[in-house]
Amino acid sequence: MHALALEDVSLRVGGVTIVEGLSWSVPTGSRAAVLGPNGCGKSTMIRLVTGYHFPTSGAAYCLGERLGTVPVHELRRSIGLVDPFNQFFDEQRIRVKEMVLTGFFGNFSLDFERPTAAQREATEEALEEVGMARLAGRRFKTLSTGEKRRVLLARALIGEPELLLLDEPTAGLDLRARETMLATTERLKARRPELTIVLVTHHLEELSPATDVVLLMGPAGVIASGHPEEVLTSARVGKAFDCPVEVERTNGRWAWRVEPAVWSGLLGA
Ligand SMILES: Nc1ncnc2c1ncn2[C@@H]1O[C@H](COP(=O)(O)OP(=O)(O)OP(=O)(O)O)[C@@H](O)[C@H]1O
Repeated sequence: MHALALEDVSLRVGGVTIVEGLSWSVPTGSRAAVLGPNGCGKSTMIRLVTGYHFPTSGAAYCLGERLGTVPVHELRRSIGLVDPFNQFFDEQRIRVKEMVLTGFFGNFSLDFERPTAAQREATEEALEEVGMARLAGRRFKTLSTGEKRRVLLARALIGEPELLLLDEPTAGLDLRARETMLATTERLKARRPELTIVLVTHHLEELSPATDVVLLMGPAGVIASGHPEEVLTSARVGKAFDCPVEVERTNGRWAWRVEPAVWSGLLGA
């Protein structure tokens, strides 16, 4: 059983091909990562499996359902999505606890919803879980970037999703805030081993040491997919990012290094 699967998916928008012939699947209960440079189509892939885009050809499956054959808003209740660059969040005047509550409904507002007392209680627990209980009454838009991310993680977790999609959850965070975010995700996975987690990132060092499958994308599409040890070679990662790089692994964590000698080549000198 796969938590998500793409079968030869292509997507064209306004005559432009954004994704071409993409196939990938994530086994249920695994930790997966999508690694690739800016603009390679990572977020588009997330939108394809959450029903915000529909394939021009091929098939996209999420939690065993083929997108396009089931009501997408119902499916989204089983998906926790952390998408910090969704501008809509920052425009909201709502308070932190209300923001988290919207996660029960798979939308961005409570205008048409009637949360139950049990849901409100669960909100407090979710905020506790990510260490944000003290900010429950604050307006969301007044939070720092790191605080916002943890609140968005609480929002994604509130409905006890089967699938957690993290689209660049640590972008713009300092070292401690980033590591706290990664540690929170690890603790969550330890508590709920059945949860499938897909991390989308530009940064190799953010991959969990326990990552089961990785999709490495480059500017022209998929470079490789499979077990991280096989996929994440210096040559392949360098090709994906169009930058010569040394990939290393210590205590399970990945790291990469670019020699200063490479810089002039990047400038086309
Ligand atoms: N609605 C759209 N219309 C036209 N082009 C689009 C649309 N959405 C995305 N694209 C293009 O598709 C490509 C992939 O975009 P996408 O946002 O998926 O990349 P990404 O890998 O998530 O990038 P980043 O890491 O910078 O967020 C980009 O070149 C982008 O300009």
